[in-house]
Amino acid sequence: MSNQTASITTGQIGFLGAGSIVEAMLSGILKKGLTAADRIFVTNRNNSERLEQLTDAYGVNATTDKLAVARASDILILAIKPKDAGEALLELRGTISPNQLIISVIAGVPTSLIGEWLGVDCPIIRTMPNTSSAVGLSATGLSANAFVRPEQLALATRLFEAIGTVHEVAEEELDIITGLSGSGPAYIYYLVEAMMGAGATAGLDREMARQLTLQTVIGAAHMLLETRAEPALLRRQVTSPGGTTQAGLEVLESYRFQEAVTAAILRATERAREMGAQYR
Ligand SMILES: NC(=O)C1=CN([C@@H]2O[C@H](COP(=O)(O)OP(=O)(O)OC[C@H]3O[C@@H](n4cnc5c(N)ncnc54)[C@H](OP(=O)(O)O)[C@@H]3O)[C@@H](O)[C@H]2O)C=CC1
Ligand SMILES: O=C(O)[C@@H]1CCC=N1
Repeated sequence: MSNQTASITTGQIGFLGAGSIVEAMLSGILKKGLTAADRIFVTNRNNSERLEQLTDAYGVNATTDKLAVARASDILILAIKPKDAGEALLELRGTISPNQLIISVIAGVPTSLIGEWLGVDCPIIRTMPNTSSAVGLSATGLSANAFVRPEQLALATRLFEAIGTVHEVAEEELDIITGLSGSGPAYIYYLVEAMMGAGATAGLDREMARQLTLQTVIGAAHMLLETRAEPALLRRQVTSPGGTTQAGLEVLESYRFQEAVTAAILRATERAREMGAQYR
């Protein structure tokens, strides 16, 4: 079966910012054939080496002329850090027209503030994907402002559906999604680091510990998806009374594992809200 999706636009897609999330999105978008590489323009603050690297790897166009990219893009994807957003978007003031679609992946920053900085009432879709976009497995939340037309929302939804799943939500919920699934891959990687390390410490070959850990994570994710069973039930099915799993889980409980994960996600959510307020 082909992995390719029909092209979603004949227009130009511009990326303001050329960091980790842009590379993950580029990789996913091009693998799925959502548009041709020569219709994509990438720009950043001043790191021309990085632009060259993206041009070489993906065949996209790259330039440090941000205003030219902003002006010419039918869809402009904002992918700069929240702390840089005010300065960067004020620079674009006067270049954006209401016919362009702005898609933001910036954590915490509300669409109202983006519109204020750009100085125009234009369609803005705020989103929160994650870096698994690179392999077509992002979990993306998105929310549209009042100027977004249904066909623009449909286009953005198709774009993110091609690189994962999409949930349309109320804008306030995007901060929670940022703490949960935007940051989420890092929590899983952290767990994987610990599991691999433990396997190796206990005496396994490191590469084998890696393979066993990854297959365990993939298997558990598929079990959750395919059986649709509650995670607590699946956990109980692994846990023989008085056995190894119970012994392991008791240690996790003594370190308040679930409390730690809950506190991490709530703190990340709070941080998204703080960033929206801090950088205005
Ligand atoms: N990484 C992730 O997992 C995710 C990130 N996000 C969001 O995406 C955004 C980018 O994150 P990430 O890719 O990790 O960040 P990076 O630090 O990797 O990249 C930031 C990019 O922004 C560019 N930049 C900074 N200032 C300007 C400016 N004034 N004009 C143009 N470009 C500028 C930088 O250019 P230069 O190198 O030249 O300074 C760099 O290319 C953030 O808002 C983050 O919240 C959302 C979902 C997931
Ligand atoms: O760490 C961050 O702020 C960004 C937002 C979600 C993932 N990375």
